Amino acid sequence: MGTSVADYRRSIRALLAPLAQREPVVRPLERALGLALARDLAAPLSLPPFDNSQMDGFAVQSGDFGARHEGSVRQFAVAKPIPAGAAPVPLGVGQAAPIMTGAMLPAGADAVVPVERAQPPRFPDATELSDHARVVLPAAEPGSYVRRAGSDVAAGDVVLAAGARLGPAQLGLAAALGLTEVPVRAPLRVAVISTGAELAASGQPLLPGQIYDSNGTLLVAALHEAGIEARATAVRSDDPDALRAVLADCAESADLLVTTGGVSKGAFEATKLALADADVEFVHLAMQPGGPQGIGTVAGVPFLGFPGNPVSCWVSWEVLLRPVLAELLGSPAARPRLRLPLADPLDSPSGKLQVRRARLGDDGRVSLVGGPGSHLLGALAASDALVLAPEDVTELDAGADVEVWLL
Ligand SMILES: Nc1nc2c(c(=O)[nH]1)N[C@H]1C(S)=C(S)[C@@H](COP(=O)(O)OP(=O)(O)OC[C@H]3O[C@@H](n4cnc5c(N)ncnc54)[C@H](O)[C@@H]3O)O[C@H]1N2
Ligand code: MOO
Repeated sequence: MGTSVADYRRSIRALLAPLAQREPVVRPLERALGLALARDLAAPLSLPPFDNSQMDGFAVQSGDFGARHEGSVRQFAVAKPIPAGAAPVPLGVGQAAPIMTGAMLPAGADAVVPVERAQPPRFPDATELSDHARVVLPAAEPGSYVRRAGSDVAAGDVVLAAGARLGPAQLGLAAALGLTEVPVRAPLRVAVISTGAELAASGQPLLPGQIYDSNGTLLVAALHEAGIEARATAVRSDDPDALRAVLADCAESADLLVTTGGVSKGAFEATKLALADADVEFVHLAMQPGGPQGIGTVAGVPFLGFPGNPVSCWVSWEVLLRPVLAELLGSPAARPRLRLPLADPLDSPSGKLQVRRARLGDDGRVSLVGGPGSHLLGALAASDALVLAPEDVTELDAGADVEVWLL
């Protein structure tokens, strides 16, 4: 029935294992999105760095209220306002300082009363301030509406472990800690090479029998989204010499070569012909789509030959390559996997892992989008999940639980 998906992933892992040994590089935060942190990151400072107000209000010393009881209030002399970004002067006894959200709490204050609870419920203007303004405030508990220094992150704590994927939240945290660059595992550089005599020149009208190249755009976008550097090249012929020349050229600057097309049983399989004497094996996987595959090295560079059908090459990335990179390099992240009930019945070929395109419904069920055909790019574009029916499953009823990967 062909090579199992689990065995093939092991082969890809062995092929790509040396890539995990590359030296880390230092990247500015704005160029680190999607990459994996090379070392544990310890916080050089605490967050928040200082006690600050959670509300626009009045900073007070809660002890100034004396014994607190339900509904107790007290009048305060209004001190100099404290905007965010200012270093405040200490608060005197019986004073309340207008304080803005995020502003540093003055020494002597331990609580904030939101301005809308004050009487009057507004900040005094400049004239009132210079005229010894007063305000009546309800009693506050110590610490109320105060964000304590270090209550989010304590200086010295490891906030991100080596291998963590740097998404928006992780990069935002690094910026909050004052970092401008981070050590990351060197991003992969992948050359994506579409092959086939049917590929029309880009931007030109289709001639009879031609199609536009979707695979280059599809795979390069998928790789970019995953934090991988990728470039598309097209060999618009079935000429093995032309493909060999492009592969040799790409091998000089890529960590991984990925072709699409030319790996099945046709009379003009350029990829198979071009690599007949190379260290590349062509196999058939027990997976649909994504059955025919090539794996090996070209000019010493790891090579994967994905099938030409658009959904087949994209599924090869999602189900074969992406999980291996997630495990080996920490980036990209593996897709979240869960089990959900099917909205529709499903047929699956015996002995093959079937990968169907699907959408999550508001009712928590998953609906198949389009059929199993590997040319159905419109259905792929309308999907937000994959349904995986294992090798031993041939039919499932609506309502049956299936493995779902969220895209
Ligand atoms: N006799 C057999 N025929 C086929 C078998 C088989 O086992 N026996 N396997 C089928 C399966 S499954 C797949 S998948 C395809 C894989 O074929 P190739 O990898 O050799 O790809 P091509 O024949 O070059 O193309 C297949 C299909 O995809 C279209 N294509 C190719 N490149 C692009 C591109 N860059 N952008 C958009 N579309 C592309 C191409 O026009 C074909 O329609 O083989 C089956 N056949
Ligand atoms: O296995 Mo092929 O990849 O279905 O269309």
